[in-house]
Amino acid sequence: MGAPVNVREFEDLARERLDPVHYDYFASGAQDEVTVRANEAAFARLALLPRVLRGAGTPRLGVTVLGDEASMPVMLAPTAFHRLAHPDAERATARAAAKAGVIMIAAMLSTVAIEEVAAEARKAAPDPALWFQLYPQPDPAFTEAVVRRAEAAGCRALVVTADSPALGRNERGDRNGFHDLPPGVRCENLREPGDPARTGHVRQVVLSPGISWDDLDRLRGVTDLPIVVKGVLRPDDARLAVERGADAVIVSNHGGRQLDTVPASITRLAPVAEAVAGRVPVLLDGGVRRGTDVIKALALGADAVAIGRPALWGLAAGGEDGVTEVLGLLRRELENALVLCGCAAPQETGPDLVQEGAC
Ligand SMILES: Cc1cc2nc3c(=O)[nH]c(=O)nc-3n(C[C@H](O)[C@H](O)[C@H](O)COP(=O)(O)O)c2cc1C
Ligand SMILES: O=C(O)C(=O)c1ccccc1
Repeated sequence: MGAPVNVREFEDLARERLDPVHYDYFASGAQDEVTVRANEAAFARLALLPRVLRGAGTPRLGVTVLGDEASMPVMLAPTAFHRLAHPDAERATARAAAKAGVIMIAAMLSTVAIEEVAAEARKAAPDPALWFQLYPQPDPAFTEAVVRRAEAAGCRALVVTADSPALGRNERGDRNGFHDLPPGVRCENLREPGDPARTGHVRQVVLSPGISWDDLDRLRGVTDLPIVVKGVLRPDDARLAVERGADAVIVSNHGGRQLDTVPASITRLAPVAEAVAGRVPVLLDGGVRRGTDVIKALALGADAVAIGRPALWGLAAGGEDGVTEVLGLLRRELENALVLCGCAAPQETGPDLVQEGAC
């Protein structure tokens, strides 16, 4: 195959390159994967209604989210275990994101320590925008220690994953017997040199059924960083998040990996954006594969979107260059979609651009 011309072709390349067990880990979702498929399918069901003869010129793509300037409204969602995709792991992802001027949300379950991820990003750009995703742990001292590391590394927001009071039931993982990382691959942010209990083994992370709004309050007491709540699908929860001091929310179903048969994330965006009513930024992830998907999310109220699997396909196919190419494809597609819709910038999109069905 020649060079991929779109994100889906990067998935084909990644499938060829990856150990099938690791490909399944990245691609899979919970149980019947109804929500995984729904995320992409729901974008295809939305039709675009372009405006004509607007003379908008070449679109600008830049946005500012929580004070971070980004070259386009596409960020990298947090995904675990990049070492399974490529030996350069999160180092490569961080360099590509920084070079492209996009915000990267580094996962707590990274296979490269957050300090090193930040150092790599700084090699590629002077002031890279790096956020840190957190699973609050039952041991508050451990949670605080991880937050301090993220702060010291220069992360500029904390993304609290709220949709994971337990791990979703992943049947491909069960079938493949994929329960541990390969020898030598660790969750470097879980390691505490000198503490034999903190070796960085993946089982040391607790997805706690006790996680609650109180954890958000506790975090607020621990850090001055902006706090982003990831995994909101309901207007009532979005309102609670804002009332509890969240600085942004991410409409997300974890790429269909947690509770199966929840709705496609794009179908929950407008209700959540309405409840938030402009008080904080609203972000979305799940099934974004095309520039047209990005513009649909912007039109329905997102300030930016995030991609999970597409960056992993790029990483698996070509390391840093692969991630760079995936981001470049989405940038060119978004610019093309904006100009064809008669929009000069992401901020010019609105719900009038989108029609349900008939597509
Ligand atoms: C392989 C993989 C690992 C993930 N790991 C995490 C994680 O550690 N923390 C988290 O909050 N979300 C995690 N996610 C969810 C992503 O942040 C994001 O919500 C999802 O991938 C978006 O959907 P997309 O893959 O269709 O773009 C993971 C997703 C994938 C595919
Ligand atoms: O795979 C995931 O989506 C994820 O978030 C996770 C959570 C805990 C352990 C491993 C992966």
